[in-house]
Amino acid sequence: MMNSFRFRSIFTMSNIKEIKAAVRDEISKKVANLSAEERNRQSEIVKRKLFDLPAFKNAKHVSIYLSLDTEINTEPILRKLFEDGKRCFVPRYRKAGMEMVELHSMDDWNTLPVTKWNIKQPSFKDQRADALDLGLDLIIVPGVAFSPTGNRLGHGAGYYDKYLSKISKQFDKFPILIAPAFKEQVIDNVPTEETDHKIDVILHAD
Ligand SMILES: Nc1nc2c(c(=O)[nH]1)N(C=O)[C@@H](CNc1ccc(C(=O)N[C@@H](CCC(=O)O)C(=O)O)cc1)CN2
Ligand SMILES: Nc1ncnc2c1ncn2[C@@H]1O[C@H](COP(=O)(O)OP(=O)(O)OP(=O)(O)O)[C@@H](O)[C@H]1O
Repeated sequence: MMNSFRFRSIFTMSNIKEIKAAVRDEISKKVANLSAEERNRQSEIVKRKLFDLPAFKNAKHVSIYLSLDTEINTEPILRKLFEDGKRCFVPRYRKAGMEMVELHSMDDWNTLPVTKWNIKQPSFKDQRADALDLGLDLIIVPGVAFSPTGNRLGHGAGYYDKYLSKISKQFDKFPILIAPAFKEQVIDNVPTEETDHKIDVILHAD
């Protein structure tokens, strides 16, 4: 009984990882094939939808990812957060895991170094306020594919899922999770595991 159960769960796990990798590849290719104009068009629409949400308007402490070209452009969102006087936190990752540290202004944003993945992020030498000490109302979450019901597939390192588990252990009030997406990233069946957190709102164009 014990053995067959163990065998089955190992089998299922390797299977889902392969499915996740295949979906990741397929959707990444679709996004890579979008023109810069189309990415800008969709980013503008998503931005406006986000600005209209009460969860966005009311948030005081916001975590936001600093986008790559293959993600909805978050630069104008960051600018708006600063204009509205909110405190902004951005991911800082390394092998050991990810934290969210404070970004102070667009000037600060302009001088950030980039990681091997070409993601802008503050240096680990910088002493910055940690969102886990202050609490977050809203997390704007990146990802590769999303389902309309809020399932999320990321880049496969598990950084966000692990971070969200940490938050849920530390705070009674869980932040609202919003994922901006190109419409090509929204698909009905996103493979998930038990450790995957559900997104509250998937925002996409059209
Ligand atoms: N703009 C943006 N920033 C973000 C994320 C994101 O998705 N978008 N992240 C969202 O999580 C974190 C970075 N995620 C990363 C995920 C994988 C690898 C990476 O090196 N992947 C290797 C394989 C690593 C492995 O197998 O363990 C590779 O593909 O070569 C790097 C960063 C934090 N910052
Ligand atoms: N809370 C957690 N505790 C321990 N392991 C976890 C947790 N969340 C995710 N993992 C593990 O991390 C690995 C990668 O997870 P997954 O494929 O879901 O990443 P992802 O959501 O695509 O990536 P990311 O969150 O970095 O964008 C998996 O093996 C998963 O089991």
